[in-house]
Amino acid sequence: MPSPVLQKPLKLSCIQLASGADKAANLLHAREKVLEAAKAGANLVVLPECFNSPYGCDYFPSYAETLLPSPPSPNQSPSFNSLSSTAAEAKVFLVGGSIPEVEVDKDGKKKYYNTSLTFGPDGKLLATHRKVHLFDIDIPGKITFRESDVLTAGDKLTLVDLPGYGRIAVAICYDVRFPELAMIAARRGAFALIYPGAFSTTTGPLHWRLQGQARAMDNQCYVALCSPARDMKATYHAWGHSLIVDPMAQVVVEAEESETIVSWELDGAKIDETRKGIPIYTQRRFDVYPDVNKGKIRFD
Ligand SMILES: O=C(O)CCC(=O)C(=O)O
Repeated sequence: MPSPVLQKPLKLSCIQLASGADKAANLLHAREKVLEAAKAGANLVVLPECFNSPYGCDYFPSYAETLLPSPPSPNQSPSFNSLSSTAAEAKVFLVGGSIPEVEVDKDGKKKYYNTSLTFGPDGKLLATHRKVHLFDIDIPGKITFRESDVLTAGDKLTLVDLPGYGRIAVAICYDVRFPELAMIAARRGAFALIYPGAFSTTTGPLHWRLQGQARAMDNQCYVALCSPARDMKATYHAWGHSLIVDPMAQVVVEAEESETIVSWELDGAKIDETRKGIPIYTQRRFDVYPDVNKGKIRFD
């Protein structure tokens, strides 16, 4: 019997892409790696956060592309057009990591976002997620990062229906630290929570795996975290370690820090079996605490 959340098995591949300062080269390289994953049987391919640029507040404005009105012209957004044609060529669902986006209002004022685009195997845009929780942290002597100095936060959760399979949720990096977002998505039927991300070498070793496992354990679904490869010449050193976690919260595949592709076949039966064995889905006590899945929730 098909699972109520994942209708048939799906091969998920996370590309831990090595990218640099040359956007056009990054787009070409991403295309090659997506085609490689597709050739190896992937149905859903994920790229990392800021896969077409170096990661950092100084880079957002100069790399930003205009995505609205959608679809943008190749001139406004080479990344949109490259991701769309790559998804169609590879015939895969493609979560296009994230890219810096610029939106210009009628008075010419600019707003920047950290934005993820998801395409279908026909190259059509299925969803847009603007990072909801901006990465503002200060760990003295280790790392200070303030995306909000440059970026505006998105204001919607993103659920994406993949025809023939089921529903995924897409969010970006720091968004993984907010269990509410993950829980709402899973309670609304997501079989996998997909996070393009770029944890640093400070919080990566402490929290990256743990966050992935925690979101999978709380929600009894698959979780994928897809990082850029580490580049010690870049200003930001990404942790790498792209991974996929199963509904029992086991890390089933994990990369090291260099460029690679990690893949796993997701199976709805594993979700059903986990939820049957540990039935937290039917044991919640909304008479004792509130239901996060109720009330005003904004979706893409
Ligand atoms: O939460 C963290 O420690 C890292 C988050 C991050 O790197 C990001 O949001 O891009």
